[in-house]
Amino acid sequence: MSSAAQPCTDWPLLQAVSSLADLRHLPIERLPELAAQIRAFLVAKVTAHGGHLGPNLGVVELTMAVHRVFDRPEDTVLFDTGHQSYVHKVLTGRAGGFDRLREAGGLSGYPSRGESGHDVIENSHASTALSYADGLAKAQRLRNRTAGRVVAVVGDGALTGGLALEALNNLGHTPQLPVVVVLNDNGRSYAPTVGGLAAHLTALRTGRSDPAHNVFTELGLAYLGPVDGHDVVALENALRRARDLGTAVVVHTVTVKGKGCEPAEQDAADRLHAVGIVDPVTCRPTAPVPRSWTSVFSEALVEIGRERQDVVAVTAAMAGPTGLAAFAEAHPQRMFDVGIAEQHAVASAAGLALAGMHPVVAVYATFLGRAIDQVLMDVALHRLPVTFVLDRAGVTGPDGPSHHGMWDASLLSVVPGLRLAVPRDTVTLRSLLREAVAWDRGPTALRFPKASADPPLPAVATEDGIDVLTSSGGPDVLLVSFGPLAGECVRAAAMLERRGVGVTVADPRWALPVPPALVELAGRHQTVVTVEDNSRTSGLGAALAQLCADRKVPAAVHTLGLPRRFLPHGSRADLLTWAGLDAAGITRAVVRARQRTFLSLRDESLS
Ligand SMILES: Cc1ncc(C[n+]2csc(CCOP(=O)(O)OP(=O)(O)O)c2C)c(N)n1
Ligand SMILES: CC(=O)[C@@H](O)[C@H](O)COP(=O)(O)O
Ligand SMILES: [Mg+2]
Repeated sequence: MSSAAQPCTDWPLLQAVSSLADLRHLPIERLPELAAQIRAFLVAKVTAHGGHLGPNLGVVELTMAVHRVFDRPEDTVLFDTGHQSYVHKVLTGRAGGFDRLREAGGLSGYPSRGESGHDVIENSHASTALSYADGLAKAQRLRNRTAGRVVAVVGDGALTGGLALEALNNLGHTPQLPVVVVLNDNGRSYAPTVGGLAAHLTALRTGRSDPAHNVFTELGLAYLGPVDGHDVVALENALRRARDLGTAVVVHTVTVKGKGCEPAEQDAADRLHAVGIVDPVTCRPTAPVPRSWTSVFSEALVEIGRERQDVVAVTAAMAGPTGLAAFAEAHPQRMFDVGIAEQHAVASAAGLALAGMHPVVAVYATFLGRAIDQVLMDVALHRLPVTFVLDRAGVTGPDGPSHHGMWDASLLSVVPGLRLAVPRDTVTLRSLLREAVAWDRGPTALRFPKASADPPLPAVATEDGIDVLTSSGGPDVLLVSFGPLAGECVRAAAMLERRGVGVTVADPRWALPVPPALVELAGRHQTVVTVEDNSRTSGLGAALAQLCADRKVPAAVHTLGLPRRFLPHGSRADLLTWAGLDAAGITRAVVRARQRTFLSLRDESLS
């Protein structure tokens, strides 16, 4: 599709193919026509709703071929990460759902078991599919279902994750395990994939290396390829051969990320990996993009890097999305991209810190979960000065359950010696980042959301490091805000003031471990309500309540936060409202909490 062309809104063949049976009955000569219509459809829908564009445009032929050669229920098809499963959704009868792609109650942007029996796994953290495939194939054998094949579609980026390498090591070692690894090699994660394995794939792809002897064959798997991943005939032939082998085999396919959409193919940064709502022809945003927290962090770290030669940055293949690309540009020697390898990123940061550097590891909050053992044992146990910057913390929105960053504070709350900062706005983000990299007695973490940067919220006073954002001066209600929910807390305080309820809003800035001054402040109020976009039962509120109980501080602490369950996709604002974390919800919670405080005080006085 040329950038000058009008977007195509007509896809008759795609509409005629509404099931995998239809796809299989289609003569192979018609597949290029279907592929073109699927691409036009994807461009129209993804640009209108936001989502993963480049990855899906690259796997159109590959997904058609996989579904023509392998058949459910006998065979099982898995998509690693799952961000490239849109074509699979179209071909399994879900094209109609794309009008509500990633909207609350609409089609998920990832495989979803609730949506279709054709979606077997829905974990969109990368590098897991080969392990699932290994287990599924072993179980099939134990149940004497020997005819079925397990097919795992995995990207070259996902293959850099340790988990994928552990699985390959195991797959190659298990005789006659019918697992077909379809390696979708487009040479990129977001940016070009880094590392020795990526270089090896390039050598195989370009014929610089002998395909008969490669890392996969050395590990004991069979290898077919490289195959042009846009040639349906070649693909189907290779997949049939792989199917008939009946052993673990890698089919190395070579694809173009963003294929068929010029702005995506030309996009140097990430081939339009994921877009918001953009123009369907130019793929440029249709409205001004508000300033993000990420961009403020990005600028602040470049400045710090100028002042401090010991500050280094580490990314797990996400320099662009985490804002580290600017640091890489300004201080290339001090920037390390380790691939999609969060565990290695954290342990490598520990090594950097042991040798006198101050590493800043920038990851999405949800992906830090991968490396909690390294945070605990390699960083915290050694009291190493590493700063973790957790982007996309709290409710992320349309990416859904796997991407909400709602456990980071809970997980980090158990790490001895780790301090967690929760900036409420971008001014405090800058100052807390400086404090974090100045701290040399152990690890620090800083979390912020995927959201636009709201205007700064100045403190009216600061008491022992706690910022007071508004205060009635009375002992009635203390609202403890956590990061960017401070604005909603201040609005709730204003609503409550109008009802005659006196409220103080306190922002601890460094939320965990709970500062003693916050416990002391809580003790001066009858009702304390904590407000956090982290799991309600195990974050700041739970820790404060526990401390108050331990120290016999007579405050009644009520915790408001996200329920301990997997939250669906939807807009961040709607999900926060649903969870009662907007001003109206906080106001209601305070009213209820005061009633409970009143009743318990009355019961105490009667007993
Ligand atoms: C554990 C983990 N870390 C980071 C990510 C973010 N992420 C999503 S897709 C992607 C790149 C994937 O590259 P590849 O597997 O080659 O797929 P492609 O997009 O090129 O098709 C990354 C880093 C993730 N999903 N999971
Ligand atoms: C699949 C994945 O993990 C990422 O591509 C993620 O979906 C991107 O999210 P953002 O759009 O918030 O960067
Ligand atoms: Mg790739």
